[in-house]
Amino acid sequence: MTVKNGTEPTYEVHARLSARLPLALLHLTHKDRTAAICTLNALGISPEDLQAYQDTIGAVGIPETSTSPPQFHPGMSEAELRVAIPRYKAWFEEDRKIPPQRARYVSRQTLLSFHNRVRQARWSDGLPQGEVSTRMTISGFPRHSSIVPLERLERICFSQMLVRKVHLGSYLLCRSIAPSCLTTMIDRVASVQLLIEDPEGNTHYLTIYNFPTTSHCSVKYLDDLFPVGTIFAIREPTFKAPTMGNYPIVRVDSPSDIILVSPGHSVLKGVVWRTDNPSSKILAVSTIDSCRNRGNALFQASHWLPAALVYSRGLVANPKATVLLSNRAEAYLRLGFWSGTIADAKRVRTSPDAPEALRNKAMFREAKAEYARGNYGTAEDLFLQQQSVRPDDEVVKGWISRARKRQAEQETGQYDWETLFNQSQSDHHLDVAEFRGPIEVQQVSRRGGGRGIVAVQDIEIGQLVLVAKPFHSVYERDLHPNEIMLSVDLITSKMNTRTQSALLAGVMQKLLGNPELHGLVFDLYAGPDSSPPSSYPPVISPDVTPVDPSQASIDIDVARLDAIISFNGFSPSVLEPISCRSKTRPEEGKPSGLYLLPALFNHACQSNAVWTCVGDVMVIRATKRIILGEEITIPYTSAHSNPYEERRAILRQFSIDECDCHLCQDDRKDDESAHKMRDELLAKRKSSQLIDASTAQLLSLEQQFAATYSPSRGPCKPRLADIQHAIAETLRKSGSKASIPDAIEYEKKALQSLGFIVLGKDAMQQSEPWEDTKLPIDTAQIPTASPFETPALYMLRLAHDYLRLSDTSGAIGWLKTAQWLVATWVGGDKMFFMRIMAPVLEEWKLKRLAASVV
Ligand SMILES: C[S@@+](CC[C@H](N)C(=O)[O-])C[C@H]1O[C@@H](n2cnc3c(N)ncnc32)[C@H](O)[C@@H]1O
Repeated sequence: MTVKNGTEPTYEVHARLSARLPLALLHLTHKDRTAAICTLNALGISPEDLQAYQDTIGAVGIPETSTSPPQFHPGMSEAELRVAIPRYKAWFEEDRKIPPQRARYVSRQTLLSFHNRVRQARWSDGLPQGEVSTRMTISGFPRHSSIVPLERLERICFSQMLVRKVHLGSYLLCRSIAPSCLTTMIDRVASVQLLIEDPEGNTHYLTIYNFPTTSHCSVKYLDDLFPVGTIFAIREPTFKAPTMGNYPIVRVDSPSDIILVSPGHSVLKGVVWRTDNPSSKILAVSTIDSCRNRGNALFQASHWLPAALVYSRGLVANPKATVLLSNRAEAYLRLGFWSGTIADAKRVRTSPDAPEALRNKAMFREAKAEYARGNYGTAEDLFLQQQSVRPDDEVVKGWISRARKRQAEQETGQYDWETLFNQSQSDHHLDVAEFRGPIEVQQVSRRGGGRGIVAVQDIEIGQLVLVAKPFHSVYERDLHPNEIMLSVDLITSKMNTRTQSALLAGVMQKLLGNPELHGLVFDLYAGPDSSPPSSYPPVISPDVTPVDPSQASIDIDVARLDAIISFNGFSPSVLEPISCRSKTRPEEGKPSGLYLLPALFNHACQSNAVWTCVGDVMVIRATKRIILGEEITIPYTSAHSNPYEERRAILRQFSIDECDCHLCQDDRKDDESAHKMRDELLAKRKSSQLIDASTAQLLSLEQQFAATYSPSRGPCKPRLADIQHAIAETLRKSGSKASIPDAIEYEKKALQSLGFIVLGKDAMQQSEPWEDTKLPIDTAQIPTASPFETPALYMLRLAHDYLRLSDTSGAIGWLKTAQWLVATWVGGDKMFFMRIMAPVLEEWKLKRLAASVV
């Protein structure tokens, strides 16, 4: 056997050779050339033959990457990341310059045995006990997602494909030949790994990212989702060089690029598969009974998407099978595919052929999906129709009552914050309606994206501007405890938390099941490199779109969605009972969420509105009187915890070059050396450790610190507040009553440094006995340099001081001020205040007084 130099090898040749060379190639894969040659000799193939073969195919043994990319690992410091990310970007750019080339040839048997070894050794029963899995992704780099319908693409086979190429205008028809893996040792990625063959019998890896329901799923689940023999059509496939390990992969980033092909699909017309794959034949069975039984078994195992796929397969063959439609509606309900549920359930409910019981079942499913979509009126009507059939059913009554409560919330903006807060402590995902105050999205100048939120009526301080639920949110407790997910975001140059990494896939899943919402997400700002649409929200059709789980009805541009999440994502830290010692939450444990309308608010450090999250519900309130036509802003970051330069760096990640709020204008009055000096003064002590210093040390620090501020700036100096609060605390520690007045003075100074206007003695005396309208601070505006927890603590500390001096009216005044602050910033009544401040009120013995007066 000789393959002549210079002849263009075809995959046919590879296939023929591969039948005789598996062992040799296996040795080669393991870099054991001697063993390979021995095997070849035994087959009568000379080393020269092999060399000629290698030369002509131009791939075996030639590395497909320039160099390995820089690696990232958990717990990398900011400094390490600052070095590694530009290196990765440089590697990425270099790697992109390497021209496309023919794929390294690896035989089917080699790949199969490798794949099976990996799967069996580590993944057959999920993660071994006690083992932590590390998954790694890079986000924020250009990735192709197809927008061309399958019918307009030409079929392509591996023999025509090149590594490092996006095959525009083509689709790859392939089928799986082995059970799948979630991750493999060769490429530690957050993806599904499948071995696939094309009709010519050539085999490669397929790696699927972001496929709905696969994030954190078990391998057993994958077996049900992608059973061996599953046929895929992959639109405009990207064939990628391996960045780790040996084998090139077909990489799919967007789930809308994958079509799961049912028997009878037009793409299978005239296709002859070279190999026999008995599993495909089993999957081709699609009678109503077989699909119902199989689907129900999967449903029982909570494998809802696999169940929906099986019901769908039955529906392709039997489009009028209402039992399959009804069951699929329930599977969709569990998946959060509300549009899919409504479309299917409606068809059953209006089908004259369906038995009455089935029609009623479907109507109940439809009602629940309408409720989940926030259409509470429609849901109530449907629940009422259910009630006419089942008048004594308590479950139906419960749903009617919930639908009515939601409508009341939607219309009035009245919520039971205390109950919601209590519920949120055990489950972040709350059942409430959204509320929209007098606001509108309008064009605003000098803002990236060009849009912002504007008041369409005067809004009073503390007035509710918006109550919004997340489009999707992820909390630590939603994720697998033994999984570390690393995601390096090349847009923000930051390591994303694992909740941020999971958010992208979650948003995609919701879009796939609710396709008509596509514009609401994709019309959000996607950064300076993409042009935004002029208005928001886009007009959304009130009609739902039927959902086919095997083929998305929308195109999901992953790179754009990545950018949208980077520029619009929130970390909706959940409100918890506040304790005396403030805790700083580590980045890693923070939740992540995409909120639609809240994403249209622009930033100001000193803003006229603020946001808080009760559970996953975002509440936005005015912090001053906002007049009609005024833009409403919220802080993206805290000025108290982030000094000017750090704030600038954070804002630059949102491509905000310079914030034009009063606080930033003031900060710009201090020259760079002043900012540096403050950093140096605080370098030795973190804010939380200030309390350990002596009063004398702190007084000297305060003096030096105060001297760094320009005399022309306003009184708001957030970093000074910590020092002044610490002085007050050391004075209190002396235990002597005589030092309390000084402690009070410093605590008030701390409040002033946060931007509050503390009224002078005269005003305070005048206002006795304390009335709501006469609080010891100016209530025209709440400074937003720090979250409300810090000033609320300072205020209650003052109440405690006054109590120690037996000045009850002073104590009541500051108690009421703290309550006013909480009610204005977050909302809620006295009971809500007592609940979230309970640990502080308890420790500082203010509970009884608070109960009697606030
Ligand atoms: C969450 S979006 C806000 C809505 C956005 N303006 C739009 O048109 O969709 C965040 C982006 O708005 C822009 N932005 C927000 N606050 C800004 C500010 N104070 N100055 C300039 N641009 C701002 C930045 O481009 C930022 O990346």
